[in-house]
Amino acid sequence: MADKQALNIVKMKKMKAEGVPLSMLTAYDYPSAALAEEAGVDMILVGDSLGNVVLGYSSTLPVTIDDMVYHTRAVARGAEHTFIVADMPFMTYHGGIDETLKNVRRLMQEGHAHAVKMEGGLEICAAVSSIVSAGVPVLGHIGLTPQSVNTIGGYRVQGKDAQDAQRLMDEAKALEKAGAFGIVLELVTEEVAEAITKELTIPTIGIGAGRYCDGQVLVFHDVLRYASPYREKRFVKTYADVGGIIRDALGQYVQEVKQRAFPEAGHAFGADESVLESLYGAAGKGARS
Ligand SMILES: Nc1nc(=O)c2c([nH]1)NC[C@@H]1CN(c3ccc(C(=O)N[C@@H](CCC(=O)O)C(=O)O)cc3)CN21
Ligand SMILES: CC(C)C(=O)C(=O)O
Ligand SMILES: [Mg+2]
Repeated sequence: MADKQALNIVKMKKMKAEGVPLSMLTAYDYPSAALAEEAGVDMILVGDSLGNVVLGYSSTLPVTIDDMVYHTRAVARGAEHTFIVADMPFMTYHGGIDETLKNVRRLMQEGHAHAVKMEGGLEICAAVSSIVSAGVPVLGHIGLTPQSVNTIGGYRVQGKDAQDAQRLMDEAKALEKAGAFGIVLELVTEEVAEAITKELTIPTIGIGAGRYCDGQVLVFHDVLRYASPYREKRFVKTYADVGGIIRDALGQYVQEVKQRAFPEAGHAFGADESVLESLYGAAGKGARS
């Protein structure tokens, strides 16, 4: 429900103007969303990074619109009071506008997202305008755009030379003009991210883009060191070793079952003596030994 949300896109722009940072975290299911909301994040991103951290793919390319709808719906059930952005997955916004809008409609109506995110620059601006015109807030995403890994040639820092930095600036301005409510800057040099942040009136949300963006986003599993292959990347900060805690706990469980240390008497439910008499005859429980 829009009126129950702590945040909306009008307030976000005001927060940028006032210098209040925006915190964003990914979530992919009911428990991760509930924990993110309890922690007080401003926005949840249902990222197509779920392909990597939840589904076990080696890139985000295999993620489908059905995957995104399914996970977004679960997140919405877990975080009823948080602004939820859903990633448009690979190749779901590059065909005709009808197909693009159909996919946006599914994320909003079936997934219960409040906004969508799309990777790209000038080439997606027409689609951004159409989606915004339909009443759906759009978050842009430039710099390292993982859905284009095969044309970029790897997961590399962007904006390293003057021409590339100018391209990013032009893309950011074009997305603002097309109606985006904010822009994710991924793996962009700190100074270029700072320059873009100063130039725009809409907030920038950085990931591996340094200290001067208006907000920050990280992947849930990276923050928690939860079975994440990205935990040691330079742009990530790990706040707890949840993966280690889970591994130790599960290992103890396995050992205790093997050693018959679990379950103990206190975990079990006892039967009445009369039941035992009927099972074993008049001798009752004593007949068992
Ligand atoms: N778990 C997870 N976390 C993410 O942040 C994430 C995903 N998955 N999947 C989708 C994209 C892919 N992302 C990536 C992938 C690789 C690098 C990487 O290798 N970065 C190098 C920098 C390379 C350079 O210097 O140009 C690094 O060392 O951080 C960064 C972001 C970020 N996204
Ligand atoms: C890394 C963030 C920005 C993202 O797009 C994702 O989680 O899919
Ligand atoms: Mg993504």
